[in-house]
Amino acid sequence: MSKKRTIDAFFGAAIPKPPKKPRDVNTVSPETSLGNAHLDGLKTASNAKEPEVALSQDAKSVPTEAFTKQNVPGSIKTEEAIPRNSDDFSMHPAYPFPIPHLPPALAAELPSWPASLGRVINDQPDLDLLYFEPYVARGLGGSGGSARALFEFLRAELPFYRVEYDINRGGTSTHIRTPRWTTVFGLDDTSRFGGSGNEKILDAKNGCDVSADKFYTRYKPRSIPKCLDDLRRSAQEATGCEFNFCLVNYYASGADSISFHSDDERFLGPLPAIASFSLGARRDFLLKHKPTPPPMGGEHTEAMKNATSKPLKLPLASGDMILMRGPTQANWLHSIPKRTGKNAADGGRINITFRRALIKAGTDNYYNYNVGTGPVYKWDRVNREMQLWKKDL
Ligand SMILES: O=C(O)CCC(=O)C(=O)O
Ligand SMILES: [Fe+2]
Repeated sequence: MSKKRTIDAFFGAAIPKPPKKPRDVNTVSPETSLGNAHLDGLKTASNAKEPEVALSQDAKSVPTEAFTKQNVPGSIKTEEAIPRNSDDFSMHPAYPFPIPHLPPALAAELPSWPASLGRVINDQPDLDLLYFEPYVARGLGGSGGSARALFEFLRAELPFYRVEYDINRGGTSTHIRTPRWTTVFGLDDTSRFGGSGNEKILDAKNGCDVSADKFYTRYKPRSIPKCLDDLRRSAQEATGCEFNFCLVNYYASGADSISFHSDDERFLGPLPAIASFSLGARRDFLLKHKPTPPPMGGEHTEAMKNATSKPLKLPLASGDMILMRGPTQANWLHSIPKRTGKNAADGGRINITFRRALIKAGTDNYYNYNVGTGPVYKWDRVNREMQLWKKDL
């Protein structure tokens, strides 16, 4: 995409295409951790059968706020099309389309988050969690409150991808289809965005242009749009941690999942803190201790394993935030298992994680496994599904 791309080109770009179903995602794939497969080797996968649960049915469409400033042609031609002003969007040459700022009602509420105090969960070996139930207010009377509004907004406005890649296991190549929608924004600590439209990547220390670095050229890093950056800043204040990356997962139904893994890539440093937000349908978040080496010459019995740590199941609800910190990633695995719920209404769930990548290799890794080289998808408010997005030629 041209760096000189004008705002008009941006706003004229988004033309929804006729409905096209994404590929079938129900097949269980030997999916790995979020992108460290190539760096750190395969992580534990779990297809363990879990009891059936119904997914939340609190789906009520929350209308996007009307924009009242000077209007430009709206790019989203759906029944909810709203003319918007260019000032109300984040733009970046590497975005497929502009991303709106938070609707005013959500932006006004943001300073009051977290909506509750965090609860420490550290009663097991090597586990350190801070659990906000909720962080984003859920509202009263089944409306879903701000958490539902934020879910609807992000699902409709972010570009999503269905990433596929190959891994090599003992000389055998396996094709992986990521069983959920993903997207990512951010840049590691060594660099910052610069230039008039954030189109350059500059060395964080000396300001030199490092856009041509090999870790920044396979995929073009994109700045965190204001709507997610507002949440990042809030999470930083609430936790005292720093974050430079924002990863988003969209689980369209109980068929979408993430298998057991830990976010312990070397590029995150030794004790990474990860703030993980849940919006939309309730889903179980499972945690289990990594296998510990058996005593010299012996074997671990089940009793020995259970004596030290117990698996955890946290039914994460809309608006919840869980901070995983300290030794957690080094010692525990986590997952969102598949669920075969009734799912009659909207079983969709968005997960947002804020992380801090220390080196350039982290940037390349995150874009590789969360954006990839495939097409862009955007939520279609009329057909209520992700649709292939193509820019207007
Ligand atoms: O969806 C979730 O709650 C977990 C996501 C996750 O573990 C990850 O993105 O690494
Ligand atoms: Fe994770």
